[in-house]
Amino acid sequence: MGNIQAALTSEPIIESKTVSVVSCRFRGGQGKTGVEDGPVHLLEAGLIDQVKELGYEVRFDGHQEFKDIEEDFPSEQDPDIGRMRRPRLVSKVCEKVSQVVEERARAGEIVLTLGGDHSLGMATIGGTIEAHPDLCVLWIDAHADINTPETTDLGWLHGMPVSFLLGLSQMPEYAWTKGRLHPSRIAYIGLRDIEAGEKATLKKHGIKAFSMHHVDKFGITKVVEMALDAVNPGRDRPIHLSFDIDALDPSIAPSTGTPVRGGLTFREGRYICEAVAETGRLVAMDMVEVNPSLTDPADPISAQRTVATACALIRSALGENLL
Ligand SMILES: NC(=[NH2+])NCCC[C@H](N)C(=O)O
Ligand SMILES: [Mn+2]
Ligand SMILES: [Mn+2]
Repeated sequence: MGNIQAALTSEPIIESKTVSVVSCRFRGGQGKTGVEDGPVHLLEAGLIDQVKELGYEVRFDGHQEFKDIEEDFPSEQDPDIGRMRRPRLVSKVCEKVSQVVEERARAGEIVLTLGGDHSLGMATIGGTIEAHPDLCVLWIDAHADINTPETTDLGWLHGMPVSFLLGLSQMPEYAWTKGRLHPSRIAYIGLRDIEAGEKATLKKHGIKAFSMHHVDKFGITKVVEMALDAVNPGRDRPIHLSFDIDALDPSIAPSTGTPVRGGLTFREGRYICEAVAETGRLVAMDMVEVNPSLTDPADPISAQRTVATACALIRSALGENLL
């Protein structure tokens, strides 16, 4: 009965065997250099071969090109709008990325976006939802990234993508954003650094958010189950997994721009990805905020550790070790 109902109510999910890698060497949504090198390090670590080894075809046609946009909007041509920093650059880059992601998702490929900073989330999810209107999102992060231009303190766009996805932030420079994601279709796991304005927004819209407190209280198994029950009760909707590496504890993923102690363990991170793989509904994944240039002085292999962790999470989401 469950299956029949699923077949009747949900669009067919393409059982894709192609992973499309969208590499975004972009750092304009935050203030630190080096995050644009995240994709390069992930690829140098052998990510493509690792994915092929899991039985997928991999499509990768080089890094996305943002040069012309960066030339059109150098900082002098891109003054702050209110508190927002580099607003036009981020908008133009994300608009382009969303078109690429949409096209690949429509082709039935699993879209794997490598960042770059998490402002890209507005592009990736914005693109995926055009191809899969029934989409639900798991946002794995220490931060809620749901600031609006009004609530943001620092003004960086990597703290705001969710507000654009939900249509809470609207402005002429971001007219391309459609605000299609319903608040009931996104759940967070890993939160531990949420601003007051963000907390109010989460409450107001009844968004399911599981903090590290909940992970401690219920365990990761239960938390993932509750998150999926909230956004995907029949396990029949396509899933976009947006993974900010800073969700993990800095001891496992030190090389990131806004680390917050008390994060997910390596196994908890992998468990989330495995549970998504188990549903068979993954249509897109983001791996963002890997910044190999930021190192913990106490950890001589910070960057390698962080990159290896990110690769392991990606492999888990693609089904590694599922029996
Ligand atoms: N994707 C991230 N790492 N975001 C960090 C956001 C930090 C802070 N809440 C802000 O809005 O600026
Ligand atoms: Mn974060
Ligand atoms: Mn984030």
